[in-house]
Amino acid sequence: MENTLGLEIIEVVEQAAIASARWMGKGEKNIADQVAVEAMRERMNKIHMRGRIVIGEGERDDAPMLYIGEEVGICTQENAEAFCNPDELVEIDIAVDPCEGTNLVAYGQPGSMAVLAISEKGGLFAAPDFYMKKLAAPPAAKGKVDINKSATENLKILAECLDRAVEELVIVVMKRDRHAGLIKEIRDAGARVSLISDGDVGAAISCGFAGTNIHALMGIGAAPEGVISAAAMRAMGGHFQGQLIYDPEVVQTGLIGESKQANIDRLKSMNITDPDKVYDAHELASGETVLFAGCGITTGNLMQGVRFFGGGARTQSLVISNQSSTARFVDTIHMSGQPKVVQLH
Ligand SMILES: O=C(COP(=O)(O)O)[C@@H](O)[C@H](O)[C@H](O)[C@H](O)COP(=O)(O)O
Ligand SMILES: [Mn+2]
Ligand SMILES: [Mn+2]
Repeated sequence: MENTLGLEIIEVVEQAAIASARWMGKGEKNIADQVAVEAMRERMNKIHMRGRIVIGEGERDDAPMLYIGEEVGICTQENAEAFCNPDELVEIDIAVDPCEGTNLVAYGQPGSMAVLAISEKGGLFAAPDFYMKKLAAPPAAKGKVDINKSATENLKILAECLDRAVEELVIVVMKRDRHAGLIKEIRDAGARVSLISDGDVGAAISCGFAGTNIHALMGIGAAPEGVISAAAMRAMGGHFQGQLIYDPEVVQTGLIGESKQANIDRLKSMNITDPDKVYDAHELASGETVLFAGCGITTGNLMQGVRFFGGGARTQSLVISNQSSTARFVDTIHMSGQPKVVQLH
């Protein structure tokens, strides 16, 4: 799969990031999102592949593009056998978040990215538009920390795995009222908390790399973003666990249905009979082949954001593949006009 998609998937996230970055700092989160969606979809539809969106733009808001179930790629056309080779005709599932951190883009804040994950058909958990309690940690702590344990216990385990004191750990938590208790517990245990307003995909994946000074992500964010994070962590061997959160009283923000019972019923209708199940990265991204691709919109821990210059733009992307066991950083200069200068660094 990876061989046939190759460079093109990088271009998909690059194009989404470039489009969105033009709206950086303009206070228009919906436009920053919309242009990323359009650019991602346009580039995807030029690829010789047979893709289906399993996580996309809004499960319930009738999104016109990159909606769940949309077929993308040239080989989804009728009589595709005539112009696509057998590899290209293999059905693949795609999870997208063309603008992960729309607020971050709108307000010129760090850490927004265009992201997607790909696997063979059925290889990605089609997460409902719910919330998810998440625990991400470095490869050294994989299978040792556990979302069922308290934050205090996990911090001790993490400190041992990383051969350092609890005080030397930095834990990312989304700044939300629902996390008041969690933040207090982490601080009381001695670790340091880095609060983020948005963008928990970047925070989760940052745990996978030493040198980011982020050692874990804890707390509740969105479930679709959890699957994309899990795909990246699965592909690179980091720790990721997620548990759906369906009780509006726990979440305290956003819209996740009218009541806890209504949400349980909705999950049942989606064949999720155990709403409290804890999923690990291999269950959220269970495919034999799992590929993650992201491109920085604004600069974050992992990648630089889009930098425009007269006649072009420069991007940095990250592609993580379990097939080739690589985390590949790709630095690209895009020449759209006749640039006077194409800078080396
Ligand atoms: O920050 C986020 C927003 O994503 P997007 O809408 O694509 O810009 C995500 O990283 C979070 O995972 C998540 O969407 C968030 O926690 C849910 O929002 P909230 O109800 O404010 O907690
Ligand atoms: Mn998002
Ligand atoms: Mn988004």
